[in-house]
Amino acid sequence: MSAADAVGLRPDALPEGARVVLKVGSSSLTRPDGGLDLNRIDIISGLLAGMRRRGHDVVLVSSGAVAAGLVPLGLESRPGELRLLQAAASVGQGRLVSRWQTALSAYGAVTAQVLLTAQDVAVRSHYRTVRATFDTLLSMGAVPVVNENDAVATTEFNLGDNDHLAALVSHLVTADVLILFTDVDGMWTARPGTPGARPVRYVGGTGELAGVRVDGDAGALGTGGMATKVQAATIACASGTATIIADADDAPRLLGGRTIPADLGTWFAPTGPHRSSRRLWMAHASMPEGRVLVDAGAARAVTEGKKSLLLPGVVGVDGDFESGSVVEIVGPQRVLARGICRYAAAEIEEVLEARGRGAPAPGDHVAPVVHRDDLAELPRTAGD
Ligand SMILES: Nc1ncnc2c1ncn2[C@@H]1O[C@H](COP(=O)(O)OP(=O)(O)O)[C@@H](O)[C@H]1O
Ligand SMILES: N[C@@H](CCC(=O)OP(=O)(O)O)C(=O)O
Repeated sequence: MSAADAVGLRPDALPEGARVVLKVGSSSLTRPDGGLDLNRIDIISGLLAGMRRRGHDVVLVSSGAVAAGLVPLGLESRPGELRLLQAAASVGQGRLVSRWQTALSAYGAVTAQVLLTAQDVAVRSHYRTVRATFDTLLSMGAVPVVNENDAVATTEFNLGDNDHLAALVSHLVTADVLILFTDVDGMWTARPGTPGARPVRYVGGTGELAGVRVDGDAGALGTGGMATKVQAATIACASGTATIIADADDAPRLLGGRTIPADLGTWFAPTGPHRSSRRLWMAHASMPEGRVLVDAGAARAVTEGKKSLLLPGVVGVDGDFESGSVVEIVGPQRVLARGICRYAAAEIEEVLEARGRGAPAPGDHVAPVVHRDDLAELPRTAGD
């Protein structure tokens, strides 16, 4: 059975009381003349308020800051230069959140603006603080409206794109469902319009993505195209968050009632259980400070055997990190995991050098390089 044919496996409703993160892309929030689409903001606000009344916690990740800043600054199209993007985002973010606030409050919901930087999700102490902020806001009934803090991002954009941000926010709040709204009816077997392309309605695991051609070309205002959405879905699903990619035009049919029609969007089933936030942080949000290269046997021990990584399986090291740093564990074929390395890079290099000379390893090296408790496996991606 192909992914496209497995419609019967789709749940026909959101789980009772599910915590939902909903992301809306720039392409869905902007009118052809460049202004913000107030009608869309109003419709989605009404739906969010309705979901809250039905017992769902909801978090909104809203793109559109850059798009909303173009017209006021007299820019004709999305600029390439970082400083202009930041200027546009600074002007646009205020307008964007003010529109959400007006619309949400008309439906009785309180808006909470949350702007995140890469550090907020990559540095563990920040991560915990942000998680506590979300928990408090949700417990008090507010609707967090999240975006990257583009004005102070040092590259375009530090967190990559808002699809990735939405997957990270799903981790932060332990969401049950992530909904990515865009300008196309879910993931297709190839870019819509390609001869023979058809929508995929259900994906049960990344293996089912093999025949699908997603590309990273976005529209005039978006970033990342379908590729970043599928990556975000893969990350979210691996940690227990089901993901739906759907057309924002279909939002009322998708979220307005208690059931979800089978002919809308693409449903990605979770591929793993909700994982501890420490592991999620290591896997997707931390910034690795180096790489530990391992042979095929160690790769199998870590992935299939669920074992700690031991020194005999290590064949190389990249970067100059201290013990206690987050590193990537790289096998012969792919990046397998991230974890906290109990050795400094220099210590591992010394051991490898001694091994190369046939000499006994200097010092006492019985401790695992990365203990299983400090290791987070990474999901395979479609290309692996
Ligand atoms: N296999 C595919 N299925 C669906 N859309 C695809 C596929 N490959 C590429 N795309 C393109 O991805 C676009 C959505 O990405 P993007 O413009 O970044 O949206 P957003 O601003 O909502 O994040 C679609 O308009 C579509 O043209
Ligand atoms: N933070 C940026 C959005 C970046 C982004 O990923 O945009 P999109 O592809 O439209 O979700 C903004 O608000 O303009």
